Amino acid sequence: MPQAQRSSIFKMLKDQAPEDRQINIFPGPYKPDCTPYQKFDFSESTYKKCLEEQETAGVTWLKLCKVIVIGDTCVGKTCIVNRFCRRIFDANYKSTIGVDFEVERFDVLNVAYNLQIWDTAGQERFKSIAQSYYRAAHVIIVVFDLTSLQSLHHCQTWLREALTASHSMCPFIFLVGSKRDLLKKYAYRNVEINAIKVAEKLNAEYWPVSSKTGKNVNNLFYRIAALTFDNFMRNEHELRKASIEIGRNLIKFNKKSGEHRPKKCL
Ligand SMILES: Nc1nc2c(ncn2[C@@H]2O[C@H](COP(=O)(O)OP(=O)(O)OP(=O)(O)O)[C@@H](O)[C@H]2O)c(=O)[nH]1
Ligand SMILES: [Mg+2]
Repeated sequence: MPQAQRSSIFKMLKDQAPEDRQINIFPGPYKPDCTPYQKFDFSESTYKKCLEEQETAGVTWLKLCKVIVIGDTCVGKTCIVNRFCRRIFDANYKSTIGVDFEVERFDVLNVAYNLQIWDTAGQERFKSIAQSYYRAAHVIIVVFDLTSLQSLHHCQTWLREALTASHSMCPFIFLVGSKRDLLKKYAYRNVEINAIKVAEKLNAEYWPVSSKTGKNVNNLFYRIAALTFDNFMRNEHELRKASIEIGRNLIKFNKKSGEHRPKKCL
């Protein structure tokens, strides 16, 4: 097994996530009016489910959320992933060939949770390889370069192709403007107006980031982790409630028909 994969699995199995990967307060969006996800706290059922898991301390399923990072070549996708997962920034461009992935372990409300982050190649010649890894993504991050309006205009096509190739049901969508450090305040403000319009059109949450300075990179991934975790736990809780209800109805039905125990198979 390659070294990168081995260390990823080891990270998932570790007892506790590092301090800067523990989330106990729901992280907000970049701006409240730049998101379709009007969520500012964990759901009641998520809190309940987390307490349940801690009390039973039993074996639970591995909670893994698949995140894909897409966008034009050279917009800074690899740098965003490297800044978050390895805390590094490399000014020398090396194009991604096909795809790479990292796994980041979190503890959300003291429950282990993992983001599997797929960094894909933006170059046209690698597109079909990269698309074969889009399947079942829970989150799609579309990256553009804040200094290139053209890369912003390409985001809609990237997203459309990703939605088709991933076959995902309602993934969370993020529009991320990279290289924030290269723009002065005034120039940035004009770009932001356009970016927010595109984000609205894509039904995406917008974030400006800089991998060079680290601005907003951690906050973006904390937000992704919290939103998806809440979704998973809420669904788990609802499923459990539904299966208990089905069990109760089955017992009632068996009692009515005088069959309290399941019949042995003949
Ligand atoms: N100043 C600045 N430069 C950045 C930033 N992020 C990326 N870059 C530079 O932009 C170039 C491209 O970055 P990558 O992350 O390799 O781009 P990519 O989107 O992964 O490109 P492909 O792998 O070809 O799809 C590199 O030279 C980076 O150093 C940033 O936040 N600030
Ligand atoms: Mg890359």
